[in-house]
Amino acid sequence: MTAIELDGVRKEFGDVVALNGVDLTVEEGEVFGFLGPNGAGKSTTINILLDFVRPTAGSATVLGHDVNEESKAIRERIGVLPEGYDVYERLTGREHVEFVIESKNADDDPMALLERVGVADAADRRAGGYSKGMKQRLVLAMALVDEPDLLILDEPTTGLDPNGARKMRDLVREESERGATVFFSSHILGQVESVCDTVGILQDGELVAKDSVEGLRAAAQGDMKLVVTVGDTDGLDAAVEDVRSLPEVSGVTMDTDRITVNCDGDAKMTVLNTFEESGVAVEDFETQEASLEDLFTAYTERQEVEA
Ligand SMILES: Nc1ncnc2c1ncn2[C@@H]1O[C@H](COP(=O)(O)OP(=O)(O)OP(=O)(O)O)[C@@H](O)[C@H]1O
Repeated sequence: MTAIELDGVRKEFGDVVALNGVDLTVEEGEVFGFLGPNGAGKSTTINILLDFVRPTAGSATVLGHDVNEESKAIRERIGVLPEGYDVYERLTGREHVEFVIESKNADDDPMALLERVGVADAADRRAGGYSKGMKQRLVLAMALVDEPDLLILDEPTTGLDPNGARKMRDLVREESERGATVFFSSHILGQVESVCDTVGILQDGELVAKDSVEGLRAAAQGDMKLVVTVGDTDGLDAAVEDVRSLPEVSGVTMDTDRITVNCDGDAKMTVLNTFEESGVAVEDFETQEASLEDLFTAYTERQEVEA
């Protein structure tokens, strides 16, 4: 059974097309990183999975259940850290977790869950007085109740300190080892690549890439970063435009006399020759392996250019 399946999902908000026909499959047991810049449609996708938002067209299932028809059955088996979560000001952290345990008819130890997310010390304080990061940890503890088959986490590391972000990654790993599927969104690649099996990149409501982290790394290695230092900067703008228009080049950034060119692994000479032919002398150059961050930028910029 697939954990998540989106089939031609489209969502319009008035004139805004938030999702433009997204097809996506997440297998059971996978840790799936759902990446995209602000406004790409990540939260809209998650809200559709949770039946907070209905798609304009297309369909979606979670754990084999239709999201519109069987949302109750889905809720019983998933744990969620939504985008705009709220806590009950007057209830303590422990009471929040106890409430979920009761409503799910589960037998978890509330303190053990609060311990796991790092807010056990504040278990008996009212959650209204918790800091933002503490509230987030509390909502995560609530999501972990009853060992859900699927965890859906919307930007789980936003608002956490480095220690909290590391704890979050450990938790994702632990939940995955127990057999849960984890689907989480982020706009920070570095936080995703260390824990994910598969990464999907969403851009302007479209899934522009889906691959294993190894697959994306391999693709990133095919992509190279060439840092060129030029002698004098006369005519540099025109030369940079010539380089930018090469089909092998996916992006160019300039920092006075140093130009960084993202290009195919075998396009080094073409790029250097283009500078020379445009009348700009190359003084020095070095190549760097592209990181996943570069690859993400290349994917999303490519989309912008094509649009
Ligand atoms: N309720 C709504 N009404 C109108 N437009 C909306 C609504 N929800 C989302 N949108 C629009 O849909 C697009 C996708 O938004 P969404 O929140 O899904 O992006 P996101 O990838 O989660 O972004 P972020 O990383 O900033 O949270 C944006 O253009 C947003 O303005």
